[in-house]
This record gives sequence, structure tokens and C-alpha cells, in this order.
Amino acid sequence: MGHMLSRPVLITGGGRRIGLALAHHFLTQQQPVILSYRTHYPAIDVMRRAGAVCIQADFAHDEGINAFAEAVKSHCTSLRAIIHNASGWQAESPSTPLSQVLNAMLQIHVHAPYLLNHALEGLLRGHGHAASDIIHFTDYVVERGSDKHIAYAASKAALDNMTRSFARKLAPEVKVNAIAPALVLFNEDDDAEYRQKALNKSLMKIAGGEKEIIDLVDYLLGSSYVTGRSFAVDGGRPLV
Ligand SMILES: NC(=O)C1=CN([C@@H]2O[C@H](COP(=O)(O)OP(=O)(O)OC[C@H]3O[C@@H](n4cnc5c(N)ncnc54)[C@H](OP(=O)(O)O)[C@@H]3O)[C@@H](O)[C@H]2O)C=CC1
Ligand SMILES: Nc1nc2c(c(=O)[nH]1)N=C([C@H](O)[C@@H](O)CO)CN2
Repeated sequence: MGHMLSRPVLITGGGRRIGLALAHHFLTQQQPVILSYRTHYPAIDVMRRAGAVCIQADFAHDEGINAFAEAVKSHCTSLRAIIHNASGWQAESPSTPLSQVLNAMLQIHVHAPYLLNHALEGLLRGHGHAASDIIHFTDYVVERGSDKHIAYAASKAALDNMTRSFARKLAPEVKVNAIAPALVLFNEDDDAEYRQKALNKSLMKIAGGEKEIIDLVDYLLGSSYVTGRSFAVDGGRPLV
């Protein structure tokens, strides 16, 4: 039995970028954190020293998801929130069988949230009206599709739909909402041409940055009323 945390926020994919920024934010607020990581970046050791419980997990197969759920239960008897951040942005490519792309996208964006929400429901309940939260990270492409990330967009659309299903199942103790970003962070290998093209796709012409997401997560956790909804963080992209 690991050391027991008091109502931690659970963040999947907390080893880098937005998930790591969220974990750091909550720890700074003295909010206990459990995070999953697949790759052991140096940041994981930093988070551990800061008090986070960091659990290695690969959600590529249901066995890994279910084992992670059991590991979470060994560290806490209740959860403040589950933030489903873990994701793969995989495009279709001639070198990868289509079934492999589709299975990978469904595994991380549908199997993981679906199985973890069911497995950990009991840890979210029992704390009163709107006392717990689930947040699904979807994507702007849920609205309009994507010609280059078809399986990715479809799996995020399924996650968007599950937001409403779990909101109906878990209210009023647990609120369930989605955050649908467009360009929040570039990837290191994004070249100047790609970056400029991507920036031009929104009205605001910037990448939103982690703080936009963190501030919205704080709002959702602080609400006693909002549930079953998706919140776009897209710089006005649909209006371009
Ligand atoms: N960045 C952006 O501009 C946008 C982001 N979003 C969404 O916001 C969320 C955060 O985005 P971002 O920080 O860029 O995400 P990243 O792609 O940078 O990180 C995703 C995390 O998920 C983990 N992960 C991937 N596959 C698996 C798996 N099979 N099992 C366990 N963990 C896995 C990764 O682990 P590892 O490091 O080991 O690969 C990584 O830590 C995502 O859901 C994303 O889809 C949506 C639109 C735009
Ligand atoms: N898991 C991820 N999903 C997405 C990423 C990412 O880096 N990891 N990035 C994007 C892009 O920023 C896209 O929104 C640009 O138009 C989408 N999803």
C-alpha cells in the first residue's frame, strides 16, 4: 500500500507539456496530485520530489489501463477530479496500417477514459453536490473533422460524446465537462512555415498556451452548476 493522498487530482499523461503544467499548478496550490506517465522524463523526478504520486502506465492495452486504476486505488480512497489529458496525435500515414492507427487512437482517447471513469467512479462519489469532476480533453476537430487525422478526430468525437453520457450518469455529485482546444502548444519539430500557417488559422493569431487551459480547469472545478458541456479554447478558429 502506497502513502495515502487526500482527495488528489488525477492527471493522465502528466509527464510533459499541458499535463505537466496542470500537475505543477495543482501542487503549487497545495492540491495533492496523482499523475500517470508513459515515458520517464526528468520532470517525473521533479514532480515526485514536489509530492506528486507518479505512476508509470501505458494505456495502449486495456490491461495497462486496468492496472493503473488499481494502482490509483492503492494511493487514495477518494479523488477530487480526473483529468483525461493523455493523448496521441497520430496522423494516417502510408507506412502504418490503418487498423493500427485507429486502434491506437481509440485505445488512448476512448478505452482509457471509459474504463478509468467506471473503475474510479466510487472514489469520485460520496463528497456532496458537485464535489468532484471529470474533464475530458478533446479537440476543436470534433466540430469539423480532420482530413489528415481521421482516426484521431473520430476518437476525440467519441470522447466528446462520453462527456454527456458520464454527465448524465454521475450528476449531481460529479460534474463532467470537456475542453476542446485548437492550437495551444506547438511541438518542438514544428518548423517556421508550419507555425505561421497554423497561427493564421485563428482570429487571434497566437498559440493559446498552457495558462488558458489551467485557468479553464480552475473555473470548471470551482463551478457547482456546469456539467455535460464542451468548452472551446480555439482563438476564434471557426470564424476564420
Ligand atoms: N497541444 C495542443 O495544441 C493541443 C492539445 N490538445 C489536447 O490537449 C491534451 C494535452 O495536449 P499536449 O500536452 O500537447 O499532449 P502531448 O501529445 O504533448 O502529451 C500527451 C501525453 O499523453 C501521453 N500518452 C500518449 N500515449 C499514451 C499511452 N498509450 N499511454 C499513456 N500515456 C500516453 C504522452 O506520454 P509520452 O510522453 O510518453 O508520449 C504524453 O505525456 C491532449 O489530450 C491533446 O489531444 C488538443 C488540441 C491542441
Ligand atoms: N496529443 C496531442 N494532441 C494534439 C496536439 C499535440 O501536440 N498532442 N497538437 C495539436 C495541434 O496543436 C493542432 O491543434 C494544431 O491545429 C492537436 N492535438
